[in-house]
Amino acid sequence: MDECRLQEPLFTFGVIADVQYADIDDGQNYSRTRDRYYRSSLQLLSNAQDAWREARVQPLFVLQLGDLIDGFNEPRGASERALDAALRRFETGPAPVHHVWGNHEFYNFSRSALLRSPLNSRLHADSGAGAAPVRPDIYAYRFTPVPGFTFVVLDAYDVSLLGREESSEEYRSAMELIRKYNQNQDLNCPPAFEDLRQRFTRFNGGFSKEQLDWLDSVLTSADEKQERVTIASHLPVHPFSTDAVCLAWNFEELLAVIHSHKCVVCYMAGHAHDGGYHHDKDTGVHHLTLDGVIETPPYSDAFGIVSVYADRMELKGSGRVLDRLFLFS
Ligand SMILES: Nc1ncnc2c1ncn2[C@@H]1O[C@H](COP(=O)(O)OP(=O)(O)O)[C@@H](O)[C@H]1O
Repeated sequence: MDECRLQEPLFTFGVIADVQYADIDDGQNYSRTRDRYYRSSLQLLSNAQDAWREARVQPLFVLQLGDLIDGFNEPRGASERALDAALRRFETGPAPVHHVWGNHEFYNFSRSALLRSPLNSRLHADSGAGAAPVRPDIYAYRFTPVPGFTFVVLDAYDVSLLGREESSEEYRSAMELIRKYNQNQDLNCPPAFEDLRQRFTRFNGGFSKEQLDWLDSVLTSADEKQERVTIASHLPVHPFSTDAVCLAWNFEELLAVIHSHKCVVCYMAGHAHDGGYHHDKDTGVHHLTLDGVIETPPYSDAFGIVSVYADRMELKGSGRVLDRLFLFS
């Protein structure tokens, strides 16, 4: 009996990435190596909701790791309709959703529209003392669902050509950065390097100094309180957890901030639809890249439920998502 009680998680949460819903026929990725199931992705989102609702310990919240609807909606004038359809599926679920923004959010909506939309889940952010927000146009916030456990949503397109006005200083400096590495006329086409510089494409982005400084202060406070921190963003930041072409532009700077603190236990991302995982032995941080729903056939699934304990988190995956154990060091 006591043993059973010991095994009870403190809480659980749901995870899902890259639903990329569009009411269009199936297609393929750019390089035609993977099928994409635009319509049935909505059914897979419903499958996740059903599983979370029926879970023995229902999730306290869901992390939606970005690219909820596909960029193909925009030229069809279907962005709002597709977003409504996807968000309706979340309404049937058991828990509030923390939405991360990916490149496909910016193909459909401007940054200011996103800030006004239901995809802005900052209403679930911590407030009050010690919860100073970052600059209002940067979509980053922290929340503490259970004392001792903090979650941070980061904006991986804060420095980007996506979602920034062409006349803005942010756009100019993002262009200057990408142009140092990518001379292609089509900036979605990665540079010809065979190394990590392949990440300098238009569909990626990075974290501004202001956001990194804010993260540093959040992690300093979490260190002081001996909290466990999980970071969620769209772009992976560890080269061993993804393809080079999917990495955040300034992943090294984000890693340096993480490495200068003790509190981070896990970094979760989407974007690379084949998923990935790396346990950074130097810092103890588990880097998870979640498999994408959009490239998951209708007979399978791609979501998970994470059970949090005092000394670990356990990911129970469904379909393509593997079970994983994230021990805290
Ligand atoms: N190698 C490439 N060359 C040129 N354009 C590309 C290349 N890879 C992707 N793209 C374009 O970049 C955009 C984002 O790519 P996509 O594969 O849809 O991203 P995601 O993996 O986030 O769905 C699309 O418009 C796609 O056509």
